[in-house]
Amino acid sequence: MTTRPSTGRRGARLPDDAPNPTHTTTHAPDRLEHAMTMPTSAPTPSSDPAALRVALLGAGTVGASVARLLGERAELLAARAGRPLELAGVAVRDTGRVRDGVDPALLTDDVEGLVERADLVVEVMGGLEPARGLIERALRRGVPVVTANKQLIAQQGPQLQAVADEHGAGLHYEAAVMAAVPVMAVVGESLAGDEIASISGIVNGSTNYVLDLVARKGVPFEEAVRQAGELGYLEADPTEDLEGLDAAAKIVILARTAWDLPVSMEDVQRQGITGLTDADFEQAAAHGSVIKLVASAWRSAAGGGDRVEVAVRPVALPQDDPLAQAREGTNVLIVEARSAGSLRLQGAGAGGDATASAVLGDIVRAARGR
Ligand SMILES: NC(=O)C1=CN([C@@H]2O[C@H](COP(=O)(O)OP(=O)(O)OC[C@H]3O[C@@H](n4cnc5c(N)ncnc54)[C@H](O)[C@@H]3O)[C@@H](O)[C@H]2O)C=CC1
Ligand SMILES: N[C@@H](CC=O)C(=O)O
Repeated sequence: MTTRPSTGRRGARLPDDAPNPTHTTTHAPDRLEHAMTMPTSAPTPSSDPAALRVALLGAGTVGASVARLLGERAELLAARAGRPLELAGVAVRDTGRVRDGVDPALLTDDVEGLVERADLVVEVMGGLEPARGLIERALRRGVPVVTANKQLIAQQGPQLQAVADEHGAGLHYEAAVMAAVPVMAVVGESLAGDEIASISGIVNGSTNYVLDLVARKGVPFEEAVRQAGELGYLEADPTEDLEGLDAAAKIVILARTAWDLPVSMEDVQRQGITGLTDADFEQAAAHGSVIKLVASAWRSAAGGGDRVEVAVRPVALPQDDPLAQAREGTNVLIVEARSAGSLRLQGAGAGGDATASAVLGDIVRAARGR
């Protein structure tokens, strides 16, 4: 049986800052270089004094959707937030590129200056730095932050939360876990009075897309990865998806929220999908099973202590399992709680507009809290 090619052959293992051909195909408008010279620092637009000035850090798959929807839904958002929301600026690396739905006059590469003049910061640039430093800077000013950055929250969330608490600023990250599916609100707020026993599910859209297309349509693995990139599902570094690091970050955040116990990325027993072979897919099909990348967290008294076990691994599931039926970029989470019983949350786990939905919800939540 053929072993799947290494991650490198898929072009998936890239250094942090390397341009990623798979990923960049998601941003066709980004690639339209314009001859005109853009200002490197955007002028402050004429301001409604009552408006909440929103700084948007990043205008990629998620940022471009957020910018567009902030404009399209301005009236609705103002009514729900209690005051108008004004996009004060959009920080990007290259101000000379035009992005669909983003007013070019708002583009700036002076990201620190933008954070300084904002009433609310939305971080959708990804990566650990400078995102962490910028978020901390805003929080220290008492400015609320909305972020979709699951790696940052998984690795630095408790430290950032401490800064947020110290300065009375909200730190919101519903979009970081399962995009449009409001799992953080359910686990952190709606089930706050219950005892959660376990959490498990499909929390990564791109790997589910790949596994689904390979199994159900016979699409070659590499081609399915390429398509996931085109749909805006992949991280800037796709190894985060394919090696299970993205799912690991999400299950760490969920576990911490559910049990308020220290859980870190190092605690995750992790296996991605790059080691799967054609034989694995054939064998699963022969047994009427479907391979899914499953993330799980459960409370354990092993060793006499009270701890949380976390794992991400490919699992062959029977066809009628609720997780086995998740198609394409769909995510599914099953939460078992003592009084609530078994809850199933399902929906779009990746993509620009789906993630922007959660970001906008957090913006309204943050604005109401100001
Ligand atoms: N794409 C998706 O479906 C989802 C993404 N997320 C998260 O949202 C964040 C953004 O993801 P995407 O929009 O897909 O990424 P992307 O790579 O498409 O966009 C990133 C944007 O940030 C800008 N940027 C990056 N570093 C910068 C810097 N140092 N200074 C100024 N601008 C900078 C880039 O120019 C680009 O506009 C990531 O943390 C990702 O994990 C969360 C849920 C779903
Ligand atoms: N790369 C992520 C995007 C959303 O979090 C995924 O595939 O789920």
